Amino acid sequence: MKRMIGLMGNSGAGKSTVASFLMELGADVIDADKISHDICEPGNAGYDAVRKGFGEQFFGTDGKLDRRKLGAYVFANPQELKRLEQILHPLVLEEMDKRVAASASGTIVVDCALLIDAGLESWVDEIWLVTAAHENKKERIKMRDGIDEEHAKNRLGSQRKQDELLGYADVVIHNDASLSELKKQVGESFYGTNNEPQE
Ligand SMILES: CC(C)(COP(=O)(O)OP(=O)(O)OC[C@H]1O[C@@H](n2cnc3c(N)ncnc32)[C@H](O)[C@@H]1O)[C@@H](O)C(=O)NCCC(=O)NCCS
Ligand SMILES: Nc1ncnc2c1ncn2[C@@H]1O[C@H](COP(=O)(O)OP(=O)(O)OP(=O)(O)O)[C@@H](O)[C@H]1O
Repeated sequence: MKRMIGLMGNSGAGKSTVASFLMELGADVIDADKISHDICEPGNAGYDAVRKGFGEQFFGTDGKLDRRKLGAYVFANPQELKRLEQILHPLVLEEMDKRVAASASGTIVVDCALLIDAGLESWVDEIWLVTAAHENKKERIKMRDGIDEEHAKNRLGSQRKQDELLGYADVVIHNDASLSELKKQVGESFYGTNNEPQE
């Protein structure tokens, strides 16, 4: 039987970093962001749908989707974010389904900030929440993605609050310290010596 772990948490909390540690422990990782990026590459279904739905102004001279520009726009406009999600989520979920079916690994990790909103709760056996202080999340995504303060705040503001996510979590990973501390927690949770349901 496969072990399905859903990784959730706000942007910048450290999900992908946790996923990379789980990969070292033998898990297969399905990254919702990566899938969403792939389906928006020219020639793929998301690309055409986003171009039609949002227009030329979000595409560069190279023909590619300018994700940073679209992100700044939709995270500042909740109705537009909903409209983008309605276009992309069904395509992302379809691709995730295929990847789960194709995986030969005993452990599959689904890395998805919007695990609850996307209805993936019932897909997974365990929900792991990665938490961090708001300021750390904000500074990490500004640095990683080259976005400004407003974009980072709007992105975080469009997600469910960490406190609310705690109510769904089977395992909580705290990520306000070093990467080696994070790795230690991941190993403990993976091998079942640190299952901590609530903060
Ligand atoms: C808005 C877009 C164009 C911004 O692209 P960009 O490359 O700047 O960011 P990236 O895709 O790497 O996402 C970074 C982080 O933003 C957050 N985020 C992404 N989409 C959403 C969303 N719909 N709601 C809230 N937060 C989101 C997540 O924490 C994600 O890890 C892109 O995120 C997108 O197309 N989002 C809609 C699809 C979606 O919901 N993807 C999330 C996984 S299903
Ligand atoms: N404990 C830590 N110390 C220093 N840097 C960290 C730590 N944890 C994560 N980071 C860095 O912070 C950034 C965000 O981490 P990561 O990409 O894992 O977050 P995420 O939860 O997957 O975010 P998103 O939902 O936006 O994709 C990355 O550049 C990562 O290397």
